[in-house]
Amino acid sequence: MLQRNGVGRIERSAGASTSQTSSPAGLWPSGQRQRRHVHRRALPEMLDALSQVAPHLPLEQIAPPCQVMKCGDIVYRSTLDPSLYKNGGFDWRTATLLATVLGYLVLPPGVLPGAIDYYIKAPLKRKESKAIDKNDIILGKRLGTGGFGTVFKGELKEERGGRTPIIIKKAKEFGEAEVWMNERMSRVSGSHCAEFVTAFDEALNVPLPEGAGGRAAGAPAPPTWSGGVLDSGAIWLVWYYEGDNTLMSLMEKREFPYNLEPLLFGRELRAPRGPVRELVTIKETMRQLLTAVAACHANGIVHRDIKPANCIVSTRDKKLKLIDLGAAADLRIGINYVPNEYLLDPRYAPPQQYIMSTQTPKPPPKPVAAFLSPVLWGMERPDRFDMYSCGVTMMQMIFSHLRNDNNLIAFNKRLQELRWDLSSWRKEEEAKLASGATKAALADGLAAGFEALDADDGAGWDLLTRLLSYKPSDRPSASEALAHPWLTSAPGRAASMQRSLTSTVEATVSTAAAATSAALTSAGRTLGKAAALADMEEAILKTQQGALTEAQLMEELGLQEPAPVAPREGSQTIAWWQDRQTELRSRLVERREKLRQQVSNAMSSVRGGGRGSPVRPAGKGAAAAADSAAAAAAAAANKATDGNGRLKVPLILGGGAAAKKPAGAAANGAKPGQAAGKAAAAANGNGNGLKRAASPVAGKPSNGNENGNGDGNSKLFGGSGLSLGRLTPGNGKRSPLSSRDVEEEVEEEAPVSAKEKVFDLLGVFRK
Ligand SMILES: Nc1ncnc2c1ncn2[C@@H]1O[C@H](COP(=O)(O)OP(=O)(O)OP(=O)(O)O)[C@@H](O)[C@H]1O
Repeated sequence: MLQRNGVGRIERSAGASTSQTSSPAGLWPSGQRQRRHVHRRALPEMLDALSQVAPHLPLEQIAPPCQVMKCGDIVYRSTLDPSLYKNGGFDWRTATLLATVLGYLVLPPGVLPGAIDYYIKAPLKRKESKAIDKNDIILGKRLGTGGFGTVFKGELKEERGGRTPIIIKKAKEFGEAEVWMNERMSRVSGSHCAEFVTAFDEALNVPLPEGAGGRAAGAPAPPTWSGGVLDSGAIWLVWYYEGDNTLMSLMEKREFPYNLEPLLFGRELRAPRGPVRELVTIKETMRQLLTAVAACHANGIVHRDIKPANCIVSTRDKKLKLIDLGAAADLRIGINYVPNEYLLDPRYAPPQQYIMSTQTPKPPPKPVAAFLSPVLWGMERPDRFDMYSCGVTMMQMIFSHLRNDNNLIAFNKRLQELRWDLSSWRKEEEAKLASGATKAALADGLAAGFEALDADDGAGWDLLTRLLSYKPSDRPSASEALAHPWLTSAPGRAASMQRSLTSTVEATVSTAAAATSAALTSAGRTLGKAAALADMEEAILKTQQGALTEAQLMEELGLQEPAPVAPREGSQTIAWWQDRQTELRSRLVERREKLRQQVSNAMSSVRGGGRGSPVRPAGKGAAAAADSAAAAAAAAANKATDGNGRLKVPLILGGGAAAKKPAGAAANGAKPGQAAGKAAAAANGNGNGLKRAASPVAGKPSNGNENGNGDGNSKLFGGSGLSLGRLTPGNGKRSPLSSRDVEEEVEEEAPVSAKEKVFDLLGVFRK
């Protein structure tokens, strides 16, 4: 059973032990952390259940009796009633029965599509996905730290030398569930969520082969990479970078919704600026949001954290996509349905704060529960949780003052006092407007919002009140909302509108100040006046900068304690995750082995036909490796002078492009000593991409050479780029960093592509 504990925090009651092992499936509450073997056992159990049900199915309707039982030989059969052995095809009763069963199985959350997805699509897709670990990633700037992890921008090292911008989340909590949801949604056509690359455990470490950024055999092991509390035991989730803008960051700007136009439509709209044009963009945004939400629901996933900050406006696909599926619940098999403890965002969560009744009975065995899940979905309508959040998002797009966190909190509080009766709220606000009690800037925004909602015969208001209904069953589903007249009507019908929906800074700041102080008071904080004011100013400032995370906000307003840290042990034993990790590791080892072969071949060809060992055993750290790189480069220069006069550059060095460059220049006057010096500088393997002075003397490591992977040739091949430690001058060791240090250091990073590095070396030979 669930109980709410404080604002937005849900806990399992003491009676429901977290150690229960019979984790239920389907729509019933399941101990998310006790899903051991759930998938491994699902198939046999389902087969068992089907074999029990099969004898009772009216199969005689489907095939003539003589096709399902022995009726003797052909001569004997000819004496029987023809209807017993003649194949008469399907009769209408059979067709109706089959259609009903089939229809039932595809009802949300979709038992049949779920089984197809799980048993067929998922394994196929996983084989296609990239097998990578942290050695393939260069961490960049930290974007933020949420309650459950830290998000970084970064780059994925491609085998052919390129780098792809990515986003990395190091999830401390609920990482496995987020991986599950992202993988599920990546198998749904239409790209409704940020494109997921893969995920792996922090502990997974299959080093790159020597010569491709890996550590030389015998070289000292690099210090254990550690970002301190930031990443201990984390799961790394990787997505392709979709752009800089979330709906929230765009809404916080004055030009909203005009700033959305180029991102959604590829250009600015040509219509004159004004409410009609604004509404066109807002409706399109709402349409795209609802489409993405509908796609999740059609696949049995309830997002549970829909809000503008979790809508990324993709510059890759020019559309709005959902991110942050860490709180989502997969109701086909109950994944992440009832975490022991969870934080919801109270600004966007519906009044009930949970997706289904806590009275939901204990489930029958898994296959039966899965089979019955459409019934429960129909009764409980868990998807309507997200619909309320869509309603709040719509409110923020329409009413500019609600784009401010503090105003939104104040609005929610008032709505709660009015028993979630949006019409009463409107009456109240309109009365204040009429009496002139509302400040001018705020009054403008409110009046513009009501006008926009009243256009189209009040279609906007109708949709909004439905979405924000108290009872889940009164809220429309995502597909019903998409068919609502407000979203299907032509924009011309709203032509009579006069007021703009864009925000004014004055409105935001003045109302934010009022709302913040109200929230502080109501939260019962006993701060001194000055401290409260400072808090308030900081909150407003952060809000204006778009930097206020929900965890900070909650703490700021004293609405709840810092995010609780649930134990990870249980989640780490999820059989699915373990199986996935094992498979990933073996694919990764395979990939690295291939790469090692490639490097080996490339090096032999660079050395001029495989003299001796293709990869020089370095063993002496950066200097030796640098020497090796220099020798290889010198050999490359020699090689460049022969035959067709083209420099053969291995693919992993970006060979495709580099090879096109005439090698004549590279060939003249190459001095191995010079090359070695330059290569040593290039091979300053600090691994974190920081620019540090390196000793120009080959064979003499500079201060920073032991850092990172300790591989002198890492610069040549791209390096591991994964070091976030701080280099202590002189001893080459790293000391743990604070999160701020991490940010500062990674921001300095100036990644150099493999191609550039090759050209660097060529430059040496030109001299
Ligand atoms: N695929 C992506 N492309 C570009 N930016 C992204 C992507 N995924 C996430 N981001 C950025 O990273 C930020 C944090 O991502 P996300 O919301 O998933 O993390 P979080 O830890 O749950 O943060 P919070 O607790 O603040 O919600 C987003 O607000 C967005 O700016």
